Amino acid sequence: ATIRRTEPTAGSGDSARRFGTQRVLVEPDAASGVAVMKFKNPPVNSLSLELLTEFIISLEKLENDKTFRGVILTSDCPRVFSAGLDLTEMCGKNPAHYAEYWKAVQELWLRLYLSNLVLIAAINGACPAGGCLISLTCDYRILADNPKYLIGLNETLLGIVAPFWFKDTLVNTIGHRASEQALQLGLLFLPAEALQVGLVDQVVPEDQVLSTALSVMARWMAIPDHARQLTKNMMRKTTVDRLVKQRDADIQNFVSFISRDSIQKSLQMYLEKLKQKKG
Ligand SMILES: CCCCCCCC/C=C\CC(=O)SCCNC(=O)CCNC(=O)[C@H](O)C(C)(C)COP(=O)(O)OP(=O)(O)OC[C@H]1O[C@@H](n2cnc3c(N)ncnc32)[C@H](O)[C@@H]1OP(=O)(O)O
Repeated sequence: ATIRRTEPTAGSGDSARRFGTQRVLVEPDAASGVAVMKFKNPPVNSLSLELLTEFIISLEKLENDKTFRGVILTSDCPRVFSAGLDLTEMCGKNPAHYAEYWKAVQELWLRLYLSNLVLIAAINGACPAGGCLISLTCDYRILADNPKYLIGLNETLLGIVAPFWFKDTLVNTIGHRASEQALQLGLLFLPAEALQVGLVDQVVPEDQVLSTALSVMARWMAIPDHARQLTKNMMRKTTVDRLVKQRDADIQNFVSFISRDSIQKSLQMYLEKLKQKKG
Protein backbone atom coordinates (compact mmCIF):
# COMPACT_ATOMS: atom_id res chain seq x y z
CA ALA A 1 0.00 0.00 0.00
CA THR A 2 1.22 3.52 -0.78
CA ILE A 3 1.63 5.66 2.30
CA ARG A 4 1.42 9.43 2.02
CA ARG A 5 2.66 11.13 5.17
CA THR A 6 1.05 14.41 6.23
CA GLU A 7 3.47 17.31 6.39
CA PRO A 8 3.68 19.35 9.59
CA THR A 9 1.51 22.44 9.27
CA ALA A 10 3.39 25.73 8.98
CA GLY A 11 3.16 28.17 11.87
CA SER A 12 3.02 27.69 15.58
CA GLY A 13 0.59 26.02 17.95
CA ASP A 14 -0.61 22.45 18.24
CA SER A 15 -1.27 21.91 14.56
CA ALA A 16 2.39 22.61 13.81
CA ARG A 17 3.38 19.53 15.79
CA ARG A 18 0.91 17.15 14.16
CA PHE A 19 2.27 14.24 12.24
CA GLY A 20 0.91 11.05 10.81
CA THR A 21 -0.28 9.83 7.45
CA GLN A 22 -3.16 10.49 5.13
CA ARG A 23 -5.54 8.22 7.04
CA VAL A 24 -4.08 8.34 10.55
CA LEU A 25 -3.69 11.73 12.20
CA VAL A 26 -1.39 11.93 15.19
CA GLU A 27 -1.61 14.84 17.59
CA PRO A 28 1.37 14.51 19.91
CA ASP A 29 1.77 16.30 23.21
CA ALA A 30 5.41 15.81 24.13
CA ALA A 31 5.00 17.60 27.48
CA SER A 32 2.50 15.02 28.78
CA GLY A 33 3.89 12.09 26.76
CA VAL A 34 0.43 11.43 25.30
CA ALA A 35 -0.52 11.30 21.61
CA VAL A 36 -4.04 11.31 20.22
CA MET A 37 -4.35 9.11 17.16
CA LYS A 38 -7.37 9.78 14.94
CA PHE A 39 -8.60 7.46 12.18
CA LYS A 40 -9.51 9.42 9.09
CA ASN A 41 -10.76 7.08 6.40
CA PRO A 42 -14.15 8.54 5.45
CA PRO A 43 -16.97 7.81 5.38
CA VAL A 44 -16.82 5.07 8.05
CA ASN A 45 -13.15 4.34 8.87
CA SER A 46 -13.38 0.89 7.37
CA LEU A 47 -10.11 -0.92 7.97
CA SER A 48 -8.75 -0.98 4.44
CA LEU A 49 -5.28 -2.34 3.78
CA GLU A 50 -4.05 1.26 3.49
CA LEU A 51 -5.53 2.26 6.84
CA LEU A 52 -4.15 -0.86 8.55
CA THR A 53 -0.68 -0.19 7.11
CA GLU A 54 -0.68 3.46 8.10
CA PHE A 55 -1.97 2.58 11.58
CA ILE A 56 0.88 0.09 12.08
CA ILE A 57 3.48 2.64 10.91
CA SER A 58 2.15 5.39 13.17
CA LEU A 59 1.99 3.07 16.15
CA GLU A 60 5.54 1.87 15.56
CA LYS A 61 6.75 5.44 15.36
CA LEU A 62 5.18 6.26 18.73
CA GLU A 63 6.43 3.02 20.31
CA ASN A 64 9.98 3.86 19.24
CA ASP A 65 9.84 7.43 20.50
CA LYS A 66 10.53 7.33 24.22
CA THR A 67 8.77 10.71 24.62
CA PHE A 68 5.43 8.93 24.38
CA ARG A 69 3.98 6.63 27.02
CA GLY A 70 0.31 6.79 26.17
CA VAL A 71 -1.93 6.90 23.08
CA ILE A 72 -5.63 7.69 22.79
CA LEU A 73 -7.32 6.07 19.80
CA THR A 74 -10.31 7.91 18.40
CA SER A 75 -12.08 8.80 15.16
CA ASP A 76 -11.92 11.87 12.98
CA CYS A 77 -15.07 10.73 11.12
CA PRO A 78 -18.38 11.90 12.57
CA ARG A 79 -20.57 9.26 14.22
CA VAL A 80 -18.35 6.27 13.45
CA PHE A 81 -15.33 5.01 15.40
CA SER A 82 -14.71 2.30 12.80
CA ALA A 83 -17.03 0.15 10.69
CA GLY A 84 -14.58 -2.74 11.11
CA LEU A 85 -12.79 -4.65 8.42
CA ASP A 86 -13.23 -3.27 4.95
CA LEU A 87 -15.71 -5.58 3.27
CA THR A 88 -14.43 -4.60 -0.16
CA GLU A 89 -11.02 -6.08 0.81
CA MET A 90 -12.74 -9.41 1.43
CA CYS A 91 -15.00 -9.50 -1.63
CA GLY A 92 -14.15 -10.41 -5.21
CA LYS A 93 -10.37 -10.39 -4.75
CA ASN A 94 -7.80 -13.14 -5.25
CA PRO A 95 -6.32 -15.46 -2.57
CA ALA A 96 -2.99 -13.57 -2.53
CA HIS A 97 -4.84 -10.37 -1.71
CA TYR A 98 -6.87 -12.04 1.04
CA ALA A 99 -3.64 -13.43 2.54
CA GLU A 100 -1.93 -10.03 2.47
CA TYR A 101 -4.97 -8.37 3.98
CA TRP A 102 -5.35 -10.91 6.77
CA LYS A 103 -1.65 -10.71 7.62
CA ALA A 104 -2.05 -6.96 8.10
CA VAL A 105 -5.10 -7.50 10.36
CA GLN A 106 -3.11 -9.99 12.45
CA GLU A 107 -0.10 -7.65 12.60
CA LEU A 108 -2.15 -4.75 13.89
CA TRP A 109 -3.80 -6.88 16.57
CA LEU A 110 -0.46 -8.36 17.69
CA ARG A 111 1.12 -4.93 18.02
CA LEU A 112 -1.84 -3.33 19.77
CA TYR A 113 -2.60 -6.14 22.19
CA LEU A 114 0.91 -6.25 23.66
CA SER A 115 1.79 -2.61 23.16
CA ASN A 116 4.06 -1.11 25.81
CA LEU A 117 2.10 2.11 25.52
CA VAL A 118 -0.98 2.79 27.59
CA LEU A 119 -3.77 2.60 25.03
CA ILE A 120 -7.15 4.18 25.67
CA ALA A 121 -10.06 3.99 23.24
CA ALA A 122 -12.14 7.16 23.06
CA ILE A 123 -15.07 5.65 21.18
CA ASN A 124 -16.92 8.54 19.59
CA GLY A 125 -19.11 6.61 17.18
CA ALA A 126 -20.44 3.25 16.03
CA CYS A 127 -18.02 0.46 16.79
CA PRO A 128 -18.93 -2.88 15.16
CA ALA A 129 -16.76 -5.95 14.47
CA GLY A 130 -13.12 -5.04 13.68
CA GLY A 131 -13.74 -1.58 15.21
CA CYS A 132 -14.77 -3.28 18.45
CA LEU A 133 -11.71 -5.55 18.25
CA ILE A 134 -9.39 -2.53 18.08
CA SER A 135 -11.04 -1.02 21.12
CA LEU A 136 -10.73 -4.36 22.95
CA THR A 137 -6.96 -4.29 22.52
CA CYS A 138 -6.84 -1.07 24.53
CA ASP A 139 -6.27 -0.89 28.27
CA TYR A 140 -9.42 1.18 28.83
CA ARG A 141 -12.53 2.01 26.78
CA ILE A 142 -14.72 5.11 27.02
CA LEU A 143 -17.88 5.17 24.90
CA ALA A 144 -19.97 8.21 24.00
CA ASP A 145 -23.53 7.98 25.30
CA ASN A 146 -25.49 7.89 22.07
CA PRO A 147 -28.04 5.14 21.23
CA LYS A 148 -26.69 5.04 17.67
CA TYR A 149 -23.20 4.08 18.84
CA LEU A 150 -23.56 0.32 18.97
CA ILE A 151 -20.55 -1.81 19.84
CA GLY A 152 -19.87 -5.53 19.52
CA LEU A 153 -18.53 -8.40 17.47
CA ASN A 154 -21.41 -8.86 15.02
CA GLU A 155 -19.64 -11.19 12.57
CA THR A 156 -22.34 -13.89 12.63
CA LEU A 157 -24.86 -11.35 11.30
CA LEU A 158 -22.74 -11.22 8.14
CA GLY A 159 -22.58 -15.02 7.93
CA ILE A 160 -18.92 -15.03 8.94
CA VAL A 161 -17.14 -16.28 12.03
CA ALA A 162 -14.94 -14.29 14.39
CA PRO A 163 -11.55 -16.06 14.46
CA PHE A 164 -10.28 -17.58 17.71
CA TRP A 165 -8.10 -14.59 18.59
CA PHE A 166 -11.05 -12.18 18.26
CA LYS A 167 -12.95 -14.56 20.56
CA ASP A 168 -10.05 -14.77 23.02
CA THR A 169 -9.80 -10.98 23.19
CA LEU A 170 -13.52 -10.74 23.97
CA VAL A 171 -13.42 -13.55 26.55
CA ASN A 172 -10.47 -11.84 28.27
CA THR A 173 -12.64 -8.74 28.57
CA ILE A 174 -16.18 -9.89 29.39
CA GLY A 175 -15.77 -13.56 30.31
CA HIS A 176 -16.76 -16.84 28.67
CA ARG A 177 -20.54 -16.97 29.08
CA ALA A 178 -21.19 -13.38 28.02
CA SER A 179 -18.87 -13.88 25.03
CA GLU A 180 -20.63 -17.08 24.01
CA GLN A 181 -23.94 -15.26 23.74
CA ALA A 182 -22.48 -12.09 22.25
CA LEU A 183 -20.58 -13.97 19.54
CA GLN A 184 -23.26 -16.45 18.55
CA LEU A 185 -25.97 -13.79 18.38
CA GLY A 186 -23.65 -11.19 16.85
CA LEU A 187 -24.80 -8.78 19.55
CA LEU A 188 -24.35 -5.07 19.05
CA PHE A 189 -24.70 -3.45 22.47
CA LEU A 190 -26.20 -0.08 23.35
CA PRO A 191 -23.85 2.04 25.50
CA ALA A 192 -25.61 1.20 28.79
CA GLU A 193 -25.60 -2.53 27.93
CA ALA A 194 -21.95 -2.41 26.90
CA LEU A 195 -21.11 -0.85 30.26
CA GLN A 196 -23.13 -3.45 32.12
CA VAL A 197 -21.47 -6.41 30.41
CA GLY A 198 -17.99 -4.86 30.82
CA LEU A 199 -17.35 -4.32 27.14
CA VAL A 200 -16.56 -0.68 27.91
CA ASP A 201 -15.30 0.83 31.15
CA GLN A 202 -17.14 4.15 31.08
CA VAL A 203 -20.01 5.77 29.18
CA VAL A 204 -19.91 9.57 29.11
CA PRO A 205 -21.66 12.42 27.27
CA GLU A 206 -20.40 12.73 23.73
CA ASP A 207 -18.57 16.02 24.31
CA GLN A 208 -16.64 14.55 27.24
CA VAL A 209 -15.14 11.48 25.59
CA LEU A 210 -11.72 12.96 24.89
CA SER A 211 -11.40 14.92 28.13
CA THR A 212 -12.34 11.78 30.08
CA ALA A 213 -9.75 9.80 28.13
CA LEU A 214 -7.10 12.35 29.05
CA SER A 215 -7.91 12.20 32.76
CA VAL A 216 -8.02 8.40 32.75
CA MET A 217 -4.67 8.42 30.93
CA ALA A 218 -3.11 10.52 33.71
CA ARG A 219 -4.07 7.84 36.22
CA TRP A 220 -2.56 5.02 34.14
CA MET A 221 0.59 7.01 33.49
CA ALA A 222 1.14 7.51 37.22
CA ILE A 223 2.06 3.81 37.42
CA PRO A 224 5.75 3.00 36.81
CA ASP A 225 6.05 1.81 33.20
CA HIS A 226 8.07 -1.35 33.85
CA ALA A 227 5.62 -2.66 36.45
CA ARG A 228 2.57 -1.86 34.33
CA GLN A 229 4.12 -3.28 31.16
CA LEU A 230 5.20 -6.54 32.83
CA THR A 231 1.74 -6.92 34.30
CA LYS A 232 0.07 -6.32 30.93
CA ASN A 233 2.41 -8.84 29.39
CA MET A 234 1.57 -11.39 32.09
CA MET A 235 -2.16 -10.93 31.44
CA ARG A 236 -2.02 -11.02 27.62
CA LYS A 237 1.03 -12.96 26.41
CA THR A 238 -0.60 -16.42 26.41
CA THR A 239 -3.38 -15.10 24.18
CA VAL A 240 -0.89 -13.51 21.78
CA ASP A 241 1.30 -16.63 21.69
CA ARG A 242 -1.65 -18.73 20.52
CA LEU A 243 -1.84 -16.72 17.32
CA VAL A 244 1.92 -16.33 16.91
CA LYS A 245 2.28 -20.14 16.98
CA GLN A 246 -0.22 -20.65 14.16
CA ARG A 247 -0.12 -17.43 12.20
CA ASP A 248 0.34 -19.04 8.80
CA ALA A 249 -2.36 -21.63 9.42
CA ASP A 250 -4.70 -18.84 10.52
CA ILE A 251 -4.03 -17.01 7.23
CA GLN A 252 -4.72 -20.18 5.25
CA ASN A 253 -7.97 -20.73 7.19
CA PHE A 254 -9.06 -17.19 6.47
CA VAL A 255 -8.23 -17.42 2.77
CA SER A 256 -10.08 -20.68 2.25
CA PHE A 257 -13.07 -19.55 4.35
CA ILE A 258 -13.44 -16.17 2.68
CA SER A 259 -12.95 -17.61 -0.82
CA ARG A 260 -15.97 -19.91 -0.48
CA ASP A 261 -18.77 -19.02 -2.90
CA SER A 262 -21.34 -19.06 -0.11
CA ILE A 263 -19.29 -16.62 2.01
CA GLN A 264 -18.66 -14.32 -0.94
CA LYS A 265 -22.42 -14.28 -1.61
CA SER A 266 -23.21 -13.48 2.04
CA LEU A 267 -20.72 -10.61 2.11
CA GLN A 268 -21.95 -9.20 -1.18
CA MET A 269 -25.55 -9.33 0.02
CA TYR A 270 -24.55 -7.57 3.25
CA LEU A 271 -22.75 -4.82 1.32
CA GLU A 272 -25.78 -4.42 -0.94
CA LYS A 273 -28.01 -4.11 2.12
CA LEU A 274 -25.76 -1.37 3.51
CA LYS A 275 -25.96 0.54 0.25
CA GLN A 276 -29.76 0.11 -0.10
CA LYS A 277 -30.27 1.42 3.44
CA LYS A 278 -29.71 4.90 2.01
CA GLY A 279 -32.02 4.76 -0.98
C1 LIG B 1 -11.51 -19.37 9.97
C2 LIG B 1 -11.36 -17.88 10.05
C3 LIG B 1 -12.53 -17.23 9.43
C4 LIG B 1 -12.41 -15.74 9.46
C5 LIG B 1 -13.61 -15.14 8.88
C6 LIG B 1 -13.59 -13.68 8.69
C7 LIG B 1 -13.57 -12.92 9.92
C8 LIG B 1 -13.80 -11.46 9.62
C9 LIG B 1 -13.67 -10.71 10.77
C10 LIG B 1 -14.05 -9.39 10.93
C11 LIG B 1 -15.30 -8.84 10.60
C12 LIG B 1 -15.44 -7.42 10.23
O1 LIG B 1 -14.94 -6.45 10.76
S1 LIG B 1 -16.45 -7.32 8.91
C13 LIG B 1 -17.12 -5.70 8.95
C14 LIG B 1 -18.37 -5.67 9.79
N1 LIG B 1 -18.87 -4.33 9.87
C15 LIG B 1 -20.15 -4.06 9.94
O2 LIG B 1 -21.01 -4.92 10.00
C16 LIG B 1 -20.53 -2.61 9.93
C17 LIG B 1 -21.18 -2.25 8.65
N2 LIG B 1 -21.48 -0.81 8.59
C18 LIG B 1 -22.48 -0.25 9.28
O3 LIG B 1 -23.19 -0.85 10.03
C19 LIG B 1 -22.67 1.23 9.06
O4 LIG B 1 -21.99 1.58 7.89
C20 LIG B 1 -22.18 2.12 10.22
C21 LIG B 1 -23.10 1.91 11.43
C22 LIG B 1 -20.75 1.81 10.61
C23 LIG B 1 -22.26 3.60 9.77
O5 LIG B 1 -23.55 3.87 9.31
P1 LIG B 1 -23.82 5.14 8.36
O6 LIG B 1 -25.29 5.20 8.14
O7 LIG B 1 -23.15 6.33 8.92
O8 LIG B 1 -23.04 4.80 7.00
P2 LIG B 1 -23.50 3.85 5.81
O9 LIG B 1 -24.01 2.56 6.34
O10 LIG B 1 -24.39 4.62 4.91
O11 LIG B 1 -22.12 3.55 5.09
C24 LIG B 1 -21.45 4.53 4.29
C25 LIG B 1 -20.69 3.82 3.19
O12 LIG B 1 -19.69 2.98 3.78
C26 LIG B 1 -19.87 1.63 3.34
N3 LIG B 1 -19.46 0.71 4.41
C27 LIG B 1 -19.96 0.62 5.63
N4 LIG B 1 -19.32 -0.30 6.35
C28 LIG B 1 -18.36 -0.81 5.56
C29 LIG B 1 -17.36 -1.80 5.74
N5 LIG B 1 -17.20 -2.47 6.90
N6 LIG B 1 -16.55 -2.08 4.70
C30 LIG B 1 -16.68 -1.43 3.52
N7 LIG B 1 -17.62 -0.46 3.30
C31 LIG B 1 -18.45 -0.17 4.31
C32 LIG B 1 -21.34 1.53 3.01
O13 LIG B 1 -21.58 0.47 2.13
C33 LIG B 1 -21.57 2.88 2.38
O14 LIG B 1 -21.07 2.84 1.05
P3 LIG B 1 -21.71 3.71 -0.14
O15 LIG B 1 -21.51 5.15 0.28
O16 LIG B 1 -20.94 3.32 -1.35
O17 LIG B 1 -23.15 3.33 -0.22
